[in-house]
Amino acid sequence: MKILTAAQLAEADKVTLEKQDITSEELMERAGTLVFNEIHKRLQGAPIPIKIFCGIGNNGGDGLVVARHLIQHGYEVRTFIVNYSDKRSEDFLSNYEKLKEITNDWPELIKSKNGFPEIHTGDFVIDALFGIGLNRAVEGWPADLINLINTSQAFVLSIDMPSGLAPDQVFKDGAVIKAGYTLSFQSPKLSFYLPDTMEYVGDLQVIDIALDREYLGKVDSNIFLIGKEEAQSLYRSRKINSHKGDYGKVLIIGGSYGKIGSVILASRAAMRSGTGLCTVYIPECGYDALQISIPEVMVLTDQNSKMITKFPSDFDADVFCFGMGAGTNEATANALGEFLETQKKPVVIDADGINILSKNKSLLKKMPENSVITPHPGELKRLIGEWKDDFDKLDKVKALSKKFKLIIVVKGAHTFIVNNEEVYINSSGNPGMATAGSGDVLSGVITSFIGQNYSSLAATILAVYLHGSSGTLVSDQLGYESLLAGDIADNIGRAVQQLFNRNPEPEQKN
Ligand SMILES: NC(=O)C1=CN([C@@H]2O[C@H](COP(=O)(O)OP(=O)(O)OC[C@H]3O[C@@H](n4cnc5c(N)ncnc54)[C@H](OP(=O)(O)O)[C@@H]3O)[C@@H](O)[C@H]2O)[C@H](O)CC1
Ligand SMILES: [K+]
Repeated sequence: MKILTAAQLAEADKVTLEKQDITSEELMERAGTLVFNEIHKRLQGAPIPIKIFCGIGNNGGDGLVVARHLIQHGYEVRTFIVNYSDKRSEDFLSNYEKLKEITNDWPELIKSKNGFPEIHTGDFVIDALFGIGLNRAVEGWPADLINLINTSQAFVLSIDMPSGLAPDQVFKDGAVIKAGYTLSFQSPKLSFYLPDTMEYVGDLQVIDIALDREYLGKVDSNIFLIGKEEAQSLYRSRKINSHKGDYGKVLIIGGSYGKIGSVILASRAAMRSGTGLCTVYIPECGYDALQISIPEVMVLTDQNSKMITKFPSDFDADVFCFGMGAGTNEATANALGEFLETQKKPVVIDADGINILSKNKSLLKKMPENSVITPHPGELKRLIGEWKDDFDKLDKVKALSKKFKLIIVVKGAHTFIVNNEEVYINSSGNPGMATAGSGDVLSGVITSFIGQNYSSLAATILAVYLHGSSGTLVSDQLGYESLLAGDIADNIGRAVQQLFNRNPEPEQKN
């Protein structure tokens, strides 16, 4: 699914009015009615005190439409106009008049802190203060109101955006509504998925308000949300008439004394993801452990017993993966440098492999095109330095991807896959996956798919999605705490099966 910017949504709005020959007030009525329907479906007429806080722009106008429908359906509603500006939008004003026509309980005007109502734990608060028109931090008494709502422990439903959050930028130190549920129009917004802002969104539902299909189809978005449908479209099933040579020969290089488990996990994940032939290259100390833990994998050993000092020079693999548990010893770093001198096929570099790249930035130039690196936040910081905010981080990652033609997997609650200007945001997974070895498994799955002849980008997107949905399949049974990285590897096959069954998607909630 495309993720649109505020500017693209405003354009979609404009095109829709022209093409569908409707007024903006009619579009607002459509959007507000759909929000009302969702609320009504859940509340079923329950006598819950509802407090709707409306701004003076079109987000506030949506709030007024919802208020009108709720009142007409007999709900107990108090509507507040949060008068943070005199510049009321036209559609806000017409809906203000419409609301006054149907009730004697006219909206109450809030102009300062003195006008704040009491908000109780059992209240149902609808936040229609600001939407995608937010262009600066919310400060002063409107910020105090947001803080009052946030501390009230009332349930908060935000219309389109949690107020105070902007779709494509971040305003430092402004107040932001912490929603329990967000009903967002047409497209999810980028800030819903970024580490610093995702916590404001609560559960997310995107409502199709039928903006112009042609515009939505054609609009040039670089940001995509990856869900079941997208993963399905990337997956290629096996031919009946095939043999192990059709499914890739991979070589995974890594490990050091005490960290052989990382290579066991990566190779197990590669095998569980369909690799035909998997060989590992490890320091000699890991030989027995590897052979015993995973007999399907072939083992080559370095001449050094405790670390990698040389890469096998004459091994012909379809794809190489390096880094997990490898340490950052000079000998290991030199071995990687030497290997990259001659390497032409994409490589997957993880963990200490990335730390070696950070310490020896000249190696980045030697990385073959379409190689994949998979940094967690600490590794990313070592690679690109500090960032001001999540948007700045994304710009820096895009620049790095572009400069060295790399696919960069920015791991997090929502993993981002960056390929030049394009950003793919993963929607699967859960907090139980924040566990040792989870990244080793992911590298194994990515390597496996590249070995099976997926493009590096397709392999990475599919691997990240399946890794997440496998994690959710496991935690659904064991809970978050008990999930082990090895379980993620072992359930990749079930995650593939789930791509094609009709059960609801095992996606992450914000
Ligand atoms: N296409 C769609 O998705 C549709 C969206 N709808 C709804 O419309 C809003 C966007 O409405 P808009 O009127 O553009 O903007 P807001 O309601 O978000 O904001 C109102 C005004 O607030 C001012 N502003 C901005 N930031 C601040 C701030 N920090 N403090 C105080 N005031 C602020 C700003 O005006 P200024 O001139 O003062 O800068 C805004 O204009 C969208 O989110 C949907 O809810 C339609 O109803 C359906 C189609
Ligand atoms: K809002």
